[in-house]
Amino acid sequence: MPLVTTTEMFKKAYNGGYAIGAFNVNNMEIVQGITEAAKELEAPLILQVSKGARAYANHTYLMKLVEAAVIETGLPICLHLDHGDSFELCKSCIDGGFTSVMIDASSKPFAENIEITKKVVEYAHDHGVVVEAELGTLAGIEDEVQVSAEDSSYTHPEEVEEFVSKTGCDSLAIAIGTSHGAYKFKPGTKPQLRFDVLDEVVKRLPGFPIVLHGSSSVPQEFVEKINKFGGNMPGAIGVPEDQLRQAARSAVCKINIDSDLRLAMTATIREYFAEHPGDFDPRQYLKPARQAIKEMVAHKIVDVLGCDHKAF
Ligand SMILES: O=C(CO)COP(=O)(O)O
Ligand SMILES: O=C[C@H](O)COP(=O)(O)O
Ligand SMILES: [Zn+2]
Ligand SMILES: [Zn+2]
Repeated sequence: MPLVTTTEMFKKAYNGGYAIGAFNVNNMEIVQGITEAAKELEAPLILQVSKGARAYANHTYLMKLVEAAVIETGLPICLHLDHGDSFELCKSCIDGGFTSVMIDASSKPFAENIEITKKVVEYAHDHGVVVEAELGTLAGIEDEVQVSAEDSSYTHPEEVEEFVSKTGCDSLAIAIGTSHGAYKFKPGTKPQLRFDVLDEVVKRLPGFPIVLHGSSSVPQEFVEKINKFGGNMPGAIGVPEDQLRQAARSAVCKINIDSDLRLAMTATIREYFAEHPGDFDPRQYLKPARQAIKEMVAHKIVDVLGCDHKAF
């Protein structure tokens, strides 16, 4: 099976009340850990590549790693550009074989976001590629005061119909209180996504696939291990898994996870080095790191996203 777009995946996920995991990939072990879990569980998969990943690993290497995963797993896999910040970057990924791109012009004024997204959609659709766009800016710890004071960073539901109809985008990332990275909520506060905003969006866009960025749950077992074996990540907090489960059952069809991969890998490697100070063969510590990614992703697929056995 060649690389696929998200069109069929999202239709099935929307109707089936589950979500597809979109995992960021940067090297071979990450690709292998994710795809081995998905293969065993027959889960559809989105592998996504950021601008930074492309700068780190090179487009061709990532492309060929993902093509290898398609051959090895036989799964429907979508290769997606995460947070494309320009038409040129999106075009380069479309021309280079990606089946989905995100144009993230959410920091631009509404009219400009529409204009650039529309341009990407026209080019992408001409080439059989689908487009994710974004409205609203993801909350960060530093934004919290501003968000609660003015409610300005969450997606404004009254904008979504005009945005989707004018741009022709295929899915929409919205801001309902998630954020990127390992420090999503202030310690001592209760993490709570704005499901009321999501509900308002869904009312206005029935049947339309919604995307959640910043959806790592920051498992405390990894944070504790990192801190125990020489790391320093105090107060790292993610999105509670029960809220991700609730999102996955709704119109949210794509849930983005990157930080949890990084945490699984780093915790495992720190522990390995602490316990095997004399080892220096990268295969020795990358093997358990890859296995930790596999186990974490399997847990997400079965217990959070609900997309196991939905590939075919
Ligand atoms: O949204 C993401 C990638 O686009 C990843 O979010 P996390 O940092 O929560 O893993
Ligand atoms: O949304 C951000 C993703 O986690 C990708 O991060 P990155 O730009 O460091 O590759
Ligand atoms: Zn954004
Ligand atoms: Zn993101």
